[in-house]
Amino acid sequence: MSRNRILCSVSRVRKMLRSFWSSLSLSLSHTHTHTPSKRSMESLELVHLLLLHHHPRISLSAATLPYNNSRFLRQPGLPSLLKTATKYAKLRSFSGDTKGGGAAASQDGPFAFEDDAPHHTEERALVLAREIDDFGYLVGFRLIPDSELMRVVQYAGTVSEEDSSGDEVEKLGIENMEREEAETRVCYNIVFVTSEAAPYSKTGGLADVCGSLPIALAVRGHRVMVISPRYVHGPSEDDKFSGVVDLDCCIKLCCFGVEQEVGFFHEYREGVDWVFVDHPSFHRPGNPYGDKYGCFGDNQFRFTLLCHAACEAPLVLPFGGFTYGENCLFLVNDWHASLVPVLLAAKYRPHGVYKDARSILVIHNIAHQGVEPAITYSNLGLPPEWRGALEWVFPTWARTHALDTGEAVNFLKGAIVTADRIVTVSKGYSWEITTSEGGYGLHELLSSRKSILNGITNGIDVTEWDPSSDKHIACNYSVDDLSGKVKCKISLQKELGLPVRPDCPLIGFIGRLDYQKGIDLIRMAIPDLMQDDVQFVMLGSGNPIYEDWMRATESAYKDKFRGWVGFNVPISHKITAGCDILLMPSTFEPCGLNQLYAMRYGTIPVVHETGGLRDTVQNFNPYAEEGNAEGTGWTFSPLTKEGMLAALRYATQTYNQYKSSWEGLMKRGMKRDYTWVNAATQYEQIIEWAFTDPPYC
Ligand SMILES: Nc1ncnc2c1ncn2[C@@H]1O[C@H](COP(=O)(O)OP(=O)(O)O[C@H]2O[C@H](CO)[C@@H](O)[C@H](O)[C@H]2O)[C@@H](O)[C@H]1O
Repeated sequence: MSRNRILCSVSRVRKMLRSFWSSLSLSLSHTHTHTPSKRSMESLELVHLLLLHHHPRISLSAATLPYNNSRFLRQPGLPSLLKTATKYAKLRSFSGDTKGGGAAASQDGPFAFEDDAPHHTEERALVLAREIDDFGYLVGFRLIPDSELMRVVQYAGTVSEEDSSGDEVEKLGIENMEREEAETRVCYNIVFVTSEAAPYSKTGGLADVCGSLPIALAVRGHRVMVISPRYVHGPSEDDKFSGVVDLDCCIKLCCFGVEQEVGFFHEYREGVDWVFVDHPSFHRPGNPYGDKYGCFGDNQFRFTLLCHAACEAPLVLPFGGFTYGENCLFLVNDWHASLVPVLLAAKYRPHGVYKDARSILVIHNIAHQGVEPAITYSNLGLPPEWRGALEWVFPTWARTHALDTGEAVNFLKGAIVTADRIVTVSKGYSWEITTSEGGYGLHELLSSRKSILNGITNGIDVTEWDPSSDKHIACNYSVDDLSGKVKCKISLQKELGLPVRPDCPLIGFIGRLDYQKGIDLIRMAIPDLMQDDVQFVMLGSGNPIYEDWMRATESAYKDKFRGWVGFNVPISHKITAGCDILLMPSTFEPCGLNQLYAMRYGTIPVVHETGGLRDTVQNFNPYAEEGNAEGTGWTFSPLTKEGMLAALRYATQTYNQYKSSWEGLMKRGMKRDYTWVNAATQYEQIIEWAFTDPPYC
């Protein structure tokens, strides 16, 4: 089927807008009475185009439009999609406006279009879709900037040309689009709420995901904000926030018995609004959750603040002149952000705010739920009648003394109850958390919400983790030329002070030193493993008992074992590139990122068959059909010392004796697609489903 193609030039838009602008208010009053004229609708279309032009990824909704009180625009069903037309608009962009800028007033209306402004650059944009409300009226466009055009083109399919008039008309290189039907999709205003986001703050995989999934969604045309605390830990850490600016916007939040004042900082980077909540409780040495003395005692307070501030941000922060507005999608990550869906339902919707917003809870790790004594409920700034949503009673065996009633508040439980959809970071884990073994007490509740529970396997940042361009490693290499890998190994052995032995299998481990990561199993297996001709390097920080064990083991096996205690990103890249094998004996693993990084670097994962590890590592089979080996690593189950040692020995034997099989394993892993594109598409589907159902209330 062919598509209409409408080409607009900025001059044409300007001319039309000038002539229509004065009549626009009149036209809008027509829209109040549901009888917009064709002419007024054209005006609206143009205004929308210009809005989109001003901030190419702006997602238009009732709340982002200047006339957002119009009854016309508040009809239920917004945003409703759109059949439609794929259009090309050739517009100018304000390239100097890196922060989204502010709309400058001019006689053209609230937008300035000055041809002679030196910072103007030409930019084409693809209008993907038209948004039509329940009455069939056009209420918006979705537009993808030219920089993303080819990606969209691949996705979208065909556009044919009907209108090729106009001097600014340019043919885009889209010959292969001629035959297929264009696909359209809605773009949303998405607000990520998270306790950490790389590169600003990171203790683990949550930061990796919240540092790259938002960018992947922005690339696909959504307007995306990530909101997290502005941690001030010390001078070197604070460098990470050097690009952010104070928005000079302070708001007051009611929780913990008094009014709390928070500020906001902001950076617009890679198409995403990175927003940081500022409060003195985020300014202290340590990491986001604690310091050398353990977890901070006021974490409930700190993350309650984050959630309250996150709910206000889309309403009060005008990026590019426009707030995200009420009609947005909150993507709340783990317990730290779990109060957001509860606040939407309990605090805002009863007052008519966020009626059309939705929330999705993303569970990265169900072992951490934000549980505090029941008495703290009154601090959370929630109405008393919502206590049940967070109420949690520990089983008898988990109570500390005879008079302990086990009553508590559980943030994660609150989100599981009130979120519109729930996502976990792999399919396998979405099933595991509905079992008594994997649900950490929440399995029954999660089972009851199975119909809104999905698993989406994480992608990785393939720019940061790319062996052909990685700046942290001694020598770059790729699937076509693996020769650099052994140089990385030699360099790592030298740096660690291990005997330089390129032929000796080098096993690595990277991760938080936590029960989850299977450190106990490694501790049990080390005396046996150290009998073999292998070297072993561990990088991690966390439980001081495990840290001390690593130091002691290094002293005991000076020629074979190195334990690097600490959190060090360059070393993690060097280990990923320099090792032959990456060991991940996790007791449970919602997704796991290190095995993905390892495979991309031709380092073979040996993993416990659980959660995301089971989903992402295919067990090696040298005798697969027609003599073609398959698999990308070794998986073992059950989680026993013997099982793990057997898998490691299969791996080292293959490394030593079957070089071509080893190379096959490396290449299969390196060739896999690890980008976020696939996951982002699946998130879009879940978002669409969230908006299809009515919101929780
Ligand atoms: N000492 C150290 N020095 C430098 N870097 C270090 C480090 N220790 C860990 N890292 C880095 O932190 C990240 C850890 O990722 P994981 O997926 O293993 O994490 P985690 O269990 O924290 O995350 C949870 O969330 C993620 C994301 O959804 C899930 O993949 C995972 O299963 C779930 O437990 C990796 O980027 C790793 O390189």
